[in-house]
Amino acid sequence: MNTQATPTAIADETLAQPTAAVIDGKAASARLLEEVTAEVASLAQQGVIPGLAVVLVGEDPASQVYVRNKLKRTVECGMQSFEHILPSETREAELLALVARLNADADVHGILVQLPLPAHIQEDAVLEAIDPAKDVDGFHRMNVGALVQGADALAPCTPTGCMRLLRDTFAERGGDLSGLHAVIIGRSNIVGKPMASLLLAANCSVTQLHSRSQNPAELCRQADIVVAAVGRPNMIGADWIKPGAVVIDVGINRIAQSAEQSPTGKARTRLVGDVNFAAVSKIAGAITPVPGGVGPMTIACLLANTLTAARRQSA
Ligand SMILES: NC(=O)C1=CN([C@@H]2O[C@H](COP(=O)(O)OP(=O)(O)OC[C@H]3O[C@@H](n4cnc5c(N)ncnc54)[C@H](OP(=O)(O)O)[C@@H]3O)[C@@H](O)[C@H]2O)C=CC1
Ligand SMILES: Nc1nc(=O)c2c([nH]1)NC[C@@H]1CN(c3ccc(C(=O)N[C@@H](CCC(=O)O)C(=O)O)cc3)C=[N+]21
Repeated sequence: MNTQATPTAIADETLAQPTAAVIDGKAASARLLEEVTAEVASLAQQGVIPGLAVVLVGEDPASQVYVRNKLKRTVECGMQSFEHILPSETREAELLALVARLNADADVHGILVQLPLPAHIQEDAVLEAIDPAKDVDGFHRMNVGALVQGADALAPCTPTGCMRLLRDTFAERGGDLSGLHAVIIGRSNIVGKPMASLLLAANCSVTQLHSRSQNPAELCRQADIVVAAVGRPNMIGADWIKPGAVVIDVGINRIAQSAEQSPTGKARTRLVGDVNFAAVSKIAGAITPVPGGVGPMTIACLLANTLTAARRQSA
C-alpha cells in the first residue's frame, strides 16, 4: 500500500484509525462458554450430560462450516453431540420421522435443524414438529409466542447473543439500554423479529426496517443502537450512522477476494458483514467485526440454551 500522505491516500478509508471501540465477540463467547462448561460439569455430577442434536439436510458448504464449529464447541463444553447429515433429496416425511425419534430420545435435550432447508421441504412443518422443550433455536410457535409476550422461553440464539454484546457494551459505559432508540434492519423470523422483541423487553424504542422501507438511511441515522441483519455485503455506510451509535453487524456474507488482498496470495473468498466496517468504525461509538463478532456468540448462546433445556428436562 502507498503510505505517502497524498490527498488520495488520505481519502482512502482504510488508512484512517478507527475511532469506534471494536466489540470482541470471540472473547465474550469464550466467557459465556466457560460458564456453560462449569454448569455442565455440575449437572454431570447428577448424572445428566446435556445432548444437542444437529440436523443438516444437503451439502451447503457454509452450513457445513457452522455445523462443524457447533460440534467442536459442544464437545469442548462437555456436552454430547448427535450429528445427522442427510442428503439434499431427503423427503419431508423422513425428516419428520427423524425429528420424532429425537423428540423421544431422553439423551437429546436440544434439537437444531439447520436452515434453510431444501425447497421441497416445508420449513414450518419441520419446526413445529420439534418438541418446544427441545427447541434450542427458539423457532417453534410456542416459544415465539412466549418471547413476544415477555414470558420465559428458549429465545433465538443470534438475537440473544446480540443482546449480551449490547448489555456488556453499555454496562462498560456505566449505562443500560433503557430508553434508547434501536433500529433493526431486517425482519426475518431468525434474527430481525426476535431481536425486536428482546430490545423492546429491554425498554428500547424500536424501529424495524426492511426491503420496502422508505428513507432507510435517514431513519437509521436516528438510532442509538443499530442491528444490521440483511445479508447484503457492506450495505450500511457511514451516512446511515449517528456519531457514537453502537452498531451490531449480524451479516455473514462471503465475497470474492482478489489474490493481492489474500494473505496466502491466492484468490479465494472472505467474510464480510452488512456494515461497511472501514467507514462506519470511524463514526460509530462501538461496532462488532465480521468475523469475530456476533457469529461466535450465536454458538455460545446455542449451548447455553441446550444447558437450560437439559436442566428443565431433568428437574
Ligand atoms: N452471525 C450469525 O450468527 C448469523 C448471521 N446471519 C446472517 O445475517 C444476515 C441476515 O440473515 P436472515 O435474517 O436469516 O436473512 P433473510 O434473508 O431471512 O432476511 C433479510 C432481511 O433483510 C431485509 N432486506 C433485504 N434487502 C434490504 C434492503 N435493501 N434494505 C433493507 N432491508 C432489506 C429483508 O426484507 P424483506 O422482509 O422485506 O424481504 C429481510 O427482512 C445474513 O447475512 C445471514 O447470513 C443469520 C443468522 C445468524
Ligand atoms: N436453525 C438454524 N439456526 C441458526 O442459528 C442458523 C441457521 N439455522 N442457519 C444459518 C445461520 C447462520 N448462523 C451462524 C452461526 C455461527 C456463525 C459463526 O460462528 N461465525 C464465525 C466464523 C464463521 C467462519 O469463519 O466461517 C464468525 O462470524 O466469527 C455464523 C453464522 C447460524 N444460523
